[in-house]
Amino acid sequence: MGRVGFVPAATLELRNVSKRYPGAAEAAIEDLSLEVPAGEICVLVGPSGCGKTTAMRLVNRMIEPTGGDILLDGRSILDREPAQLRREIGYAIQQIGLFPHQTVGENIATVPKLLGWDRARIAARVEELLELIGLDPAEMRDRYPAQLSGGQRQRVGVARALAADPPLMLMDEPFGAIDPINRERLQNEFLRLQGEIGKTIVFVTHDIDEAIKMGDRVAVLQKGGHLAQFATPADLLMAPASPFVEDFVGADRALKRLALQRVRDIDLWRAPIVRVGQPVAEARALIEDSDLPYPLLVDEDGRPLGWLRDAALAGDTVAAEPRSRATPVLDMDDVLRDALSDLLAHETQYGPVVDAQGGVTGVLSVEVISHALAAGSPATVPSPAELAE
Ligand SMILES: Nc1ncnc2c1ncn2[C@@H]1O[C@H](COP(=O)(O)OP(=O)(O)OP(=O)(O)O)[C@@H](O)[C@H]1O
Repeated sequence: MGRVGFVPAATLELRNVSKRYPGAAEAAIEDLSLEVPAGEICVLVGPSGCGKTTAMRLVNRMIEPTGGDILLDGRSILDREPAQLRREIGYAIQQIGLFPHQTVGENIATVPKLLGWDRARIAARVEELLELIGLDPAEMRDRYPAQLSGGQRQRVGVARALAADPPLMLMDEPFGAIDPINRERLQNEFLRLQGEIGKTIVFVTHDIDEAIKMGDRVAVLQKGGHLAQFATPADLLMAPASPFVEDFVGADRALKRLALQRVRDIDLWRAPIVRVGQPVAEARALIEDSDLPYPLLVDEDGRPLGWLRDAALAGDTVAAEPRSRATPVLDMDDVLRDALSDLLAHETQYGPVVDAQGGVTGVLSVEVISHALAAGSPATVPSPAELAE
């Protein structure tokens, strides 16, 4: 798309990295190795004090490692001039620290200015980024940070980090200070944005749910910066590598996996789909051939009208009544967790699933979901970017 993201994403590799702060009894990071492929989001997650922020600050040389090496696109960052390196690495933090006496536009322009871009190029870039993060440039460009909501400030912080199109982004609890509802919105927006810009991103959080949602891969850190597990969210939930990880991901890890799969990713039941006036013999043959004994009445466009009772099949042709409502109607794009809570809220075992046009494509049942849970392999679990579509 456009000019945004024209700089290719970089690979990042931490090789046996250690950091001991001067005078500290124990290392903050000990022998940490991990590789982040270009264009992926790697989440660092773990309890307070496990070294997440330290690891991140090592990458842009705000602090120096006491051992090991860090490679950006295969090249050691230790050979790089720190100020210049930092201009290639976007950095977004909690309570973003926008400059209060500069406008939104000036804040976003910080790094391009340092890079000596001309005014026209900077202005175009600011406009482009404001649009990208969903803020109206005309309305927002000249406001000051105090005139924005917390969520808007956070978006501007992300835009500032993206301004010079860095091949690597570091994000330290970027949504940490935002209330849960706006946080979820920002997460979804950010995943959509990442679908367009495909940056390599290191994302720090202490929230395992955020890690599972945002990460292509998740590094679970333990005190002292020990890597307890480095895996995809699905692997982490399915096969925690140690009691520490198991405890950290939580006892509800099976349920959490339901947030990683969409209805369209699993095999649905086939329902006997019938229309008014159809010969009953045909309807009965359909019932024989389906996973469910109850005929689902649909309108001429295939939209669900309700489950037919036996008496509706008493004549030669299918009657519209009696029937019960086919609620809830589930969407192919629902994640399984939401679909399950819909079924439970309606006190029913199954519900029709419709596509974007509203036509029935199958039936989702609690049983189908429980099969998906038992069988779900990591290969069938989509990436966060796909989930955000
Ligand atoms: N400047 C410093 N000097 C000395 N020790 C430090 C310094 N910064 C961090 N530490 C120590 O290093 C360890 C790791 O800290 P770090 O901030 O990286 O953890 P974190 O996982 O980001 O924690 P949190 O989730 O609480 O932000 C902690 O024990 C901390 O006390």
